[in-house]
Amino acid sequence: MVNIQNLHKKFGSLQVLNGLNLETPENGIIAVLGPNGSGKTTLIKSILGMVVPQKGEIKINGKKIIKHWDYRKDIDYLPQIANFPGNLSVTELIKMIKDLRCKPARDKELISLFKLEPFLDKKLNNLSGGSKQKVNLVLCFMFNSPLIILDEPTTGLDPVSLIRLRKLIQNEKEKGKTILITSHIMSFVEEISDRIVFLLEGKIYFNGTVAELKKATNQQDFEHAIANILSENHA
Ligand SMILES: Nc1ncnc2c1ncn2[C@@H]1O[C@H](COP(=O)(O)OP(=O)(O)OP(=O)(O)O)[C@@H](O)[C@H]1O
Repeated sequence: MVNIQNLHKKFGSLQVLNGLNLETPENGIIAVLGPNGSGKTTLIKSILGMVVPQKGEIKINGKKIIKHWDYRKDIDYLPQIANFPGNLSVTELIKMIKDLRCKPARDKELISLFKLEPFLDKKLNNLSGGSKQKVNLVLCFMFNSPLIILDEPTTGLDPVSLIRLRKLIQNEKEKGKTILITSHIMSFVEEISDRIVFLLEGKIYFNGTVAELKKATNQQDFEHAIANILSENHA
């Protein structure tokens, strides 16, 4: 699905991605992990064409993305920080995004899943952080695209909403989709991921299953396996 070769990205003198290679499977949930500032969002934004790398190639379904921006209509994206006009109501925002994308949308089903009905007429400025995140999840999941990219989807969610999100992501996987996800909640990542991709020093340091990661680090639990990579590498 996504094939990345020799990706380099610098911001000024800061080398964030330094010859990164990654190939994702056709179907499944891939967690992109790494310490703060390791380049997870930069990688995601490079796939989306929002960050332009200095070197390297990204292909989606075998096609180079550069200068062929229409590939983006087949990606659903949840940004880490979504900045929508705060004076819009939830209903107005959903309608605006539907008008822009011009695709069939299943907003009602998702509003019901995240129990957002009481908030539909409220302005975004007046919503709690968790409710805003649920609105962002509705916007992201309503278009049924084959590739879903979720940058910190768990932010601000209570435990019940986390369970709903997990089921939603798993249902999308069952439909044959590829889901790339970043999250700092390790229990969530462990439960949901088919593969773990760990970024360190601008490259993929580890790419494998949770079980393989535990074995490679000689740790029985996932959080300790991740901590082991970080302490071994002084990250
Ligand atoms: N537009 C930009 N201009 C300058 N520096 C940037 C820009 N975007 C990101 N960076 C820097 O690149 C590095 C990687 O940032 P990035 O957001 O990709 O990390 P991350 O792994 O997603 O971090 P976190 O876990 O904290 O979300 C950071 O040092 C960040 O400050």
